[in-house]
Amino acid sequence: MAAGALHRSIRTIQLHGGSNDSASTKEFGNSSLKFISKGFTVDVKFLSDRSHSFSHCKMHVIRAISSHASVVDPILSTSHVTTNFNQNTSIESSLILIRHGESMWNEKNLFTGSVDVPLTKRGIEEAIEAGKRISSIPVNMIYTSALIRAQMTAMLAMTQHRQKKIPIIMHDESIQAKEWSQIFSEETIQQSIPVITAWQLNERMYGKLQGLNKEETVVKYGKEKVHEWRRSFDSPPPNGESLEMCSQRAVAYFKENIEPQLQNGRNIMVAAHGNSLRSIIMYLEKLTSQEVTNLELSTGVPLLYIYKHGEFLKRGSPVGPTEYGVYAYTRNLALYRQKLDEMVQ
Ligand SMILES: O=C(O)[C@@H](CO)OP(=O)(O)O
Repeated sequence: MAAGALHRSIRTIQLHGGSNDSASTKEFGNSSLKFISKGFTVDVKFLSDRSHSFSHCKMHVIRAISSHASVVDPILSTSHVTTNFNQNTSIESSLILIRHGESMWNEKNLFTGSVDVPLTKRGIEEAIEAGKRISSIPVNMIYTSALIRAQMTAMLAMTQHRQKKIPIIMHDESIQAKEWSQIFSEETIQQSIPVITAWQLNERMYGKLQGLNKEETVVKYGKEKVHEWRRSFDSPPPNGESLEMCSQRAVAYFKENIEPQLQNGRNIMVAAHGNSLRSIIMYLEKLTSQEVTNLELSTGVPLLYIYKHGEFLKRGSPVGPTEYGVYAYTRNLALYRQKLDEMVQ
């Protein structure tokens, strides 16, 4: 569609922030579209005029913004696109937490911690089942730990998602890695979901217990001592991390990197580990150090929270027999699922 036609079908665009700090407004429509990337926050409003497809408008606006913004990370800039169909001014975002599926050392009942082991066949099946449970919940960005069992779980789960978007691990370990992994098609970018890997989300480091059999460790040190190492908040295993030490990196990372995305309306999935997620859930649900001792997470079972007005609301039990029974859908989530249903028809 010609750019001129685009302008007729869109009412307002606010470009502010970013390196140039320039603000420019053009005539745009009234369905809302929000871009945030590299310091640019762009509020784009489209006419309800359906003669121009929404995605075409979006693509032209992305191109217009990309040319305007000196450095725009293509996937992140589009993954920030949140369409607020129902014009609801209060932002509501969904947060999915999922512990990795069964790993090969879970199967052998070995302490794993920071050792990087893959999923078992059963763990793969768990990840796929988890994907079915969350298949109608929006995901704009994915965060995983740096360990393969969490990354496999996220990727396998997303094979079941009805968005049909493709998760792509963002490589920024060097300038070359970032340059060599660039994508040069707007359409392909639109069909991608950025996956950010962070060591801060890794499982707690289990020190001298890593590789030991859990039952043998109980025989050697006693049931009480091992339970204290495994589930207490402030007792570290020998040369390892306590849950408190783990939370100092995992929760800090969550607050600094993930919560701002939720505040901007982006829907997030976090695939991580039993203890790194226990520390994050302790923060989300304001658990005491006593309460978190009783918190256990099953492998490969997704949890759903809704982020709204700065609060995290737990939505339903993940052990429900069906997808509908698993999560108490909010109005926005039900609308989102309805749009997916309509797209299929
Ligand atoms: O061994 C580990 O890394 C963890 C999670 O599998 O074990 P635990 O559940 O005992 O904390």
